[in-house]
Amino acid sequence: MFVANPERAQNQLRAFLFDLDGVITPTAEVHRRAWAALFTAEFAARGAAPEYTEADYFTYLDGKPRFDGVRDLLASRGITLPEGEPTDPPERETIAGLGNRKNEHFLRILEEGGVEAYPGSLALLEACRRFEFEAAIVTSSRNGKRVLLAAGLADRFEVVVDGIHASELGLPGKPAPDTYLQAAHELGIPSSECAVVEDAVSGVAAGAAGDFGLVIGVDRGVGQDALVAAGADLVVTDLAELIPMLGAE
Ligand SMILES: O=P(O)(O)OC[C@H]1O[C@@H](O)[C@H](O)[C@@H](O)[C@@H]1O
Repeated sequence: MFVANPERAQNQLRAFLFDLDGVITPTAEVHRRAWAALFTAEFAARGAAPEYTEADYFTYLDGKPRFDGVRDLLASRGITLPEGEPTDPPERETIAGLGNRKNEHFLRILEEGGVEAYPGSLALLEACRRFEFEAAIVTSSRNGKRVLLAAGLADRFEVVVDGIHASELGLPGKPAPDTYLQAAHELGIPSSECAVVEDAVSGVAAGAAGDFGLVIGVDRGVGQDALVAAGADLVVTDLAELIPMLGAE
């Protein structure tokens, strides 16, 4: 564990607000592959330069709501498309159409590979139960409930704020703090007693933008420095490293 902010690491906590993809389940990888399939083909068809690379995922897509990611990455290549409607079919050349095309890739890859939660994340969830910490999911993904179900975790969290719930409430997505604040509100716990747990720069920034008790970065490839620069108070590579913070065994 790397502690960037020792004072804040002492804050009293009552709840953990977990991102899902890349924090509880390894599905950030599924999103990453689906985005690569979409944009490698789309940029080639448009002759857009430079071609799509992994760095684009971490800079423009990781952690953000689906259509925000499409818009931000296209803008980086100077491409502007009409927004379209959220229900646009995948073949339509709109922000929503491209996002929904990516979702077809996502669902196919998810179906092929299935989902198993990270063992260290399951161990932390078990410790949360043992030491009576509340646990919520805060994910930009509209597939959040589907992924939880596939991982056998559908009933494991007191509160789930996913991309569908956020859009029903009209909440801006990460890096805005609103979806995390909503989860604290639904748990009935002051945000200052909640820890945000995130693997994406946009998600850590969302945590740092709210008055949360602690912002925990999970380094699944983004890098410790980038997570600390975005506002992480501490960084782990596996959630089991957090168990000693909850109480004595
Ligand atoms: O397209 P979905 O399932 O609504 O997901 C939105 C985003 O959810 C985030 O959790 C992922 O990090 C992003 O890569 C993804 O694009």
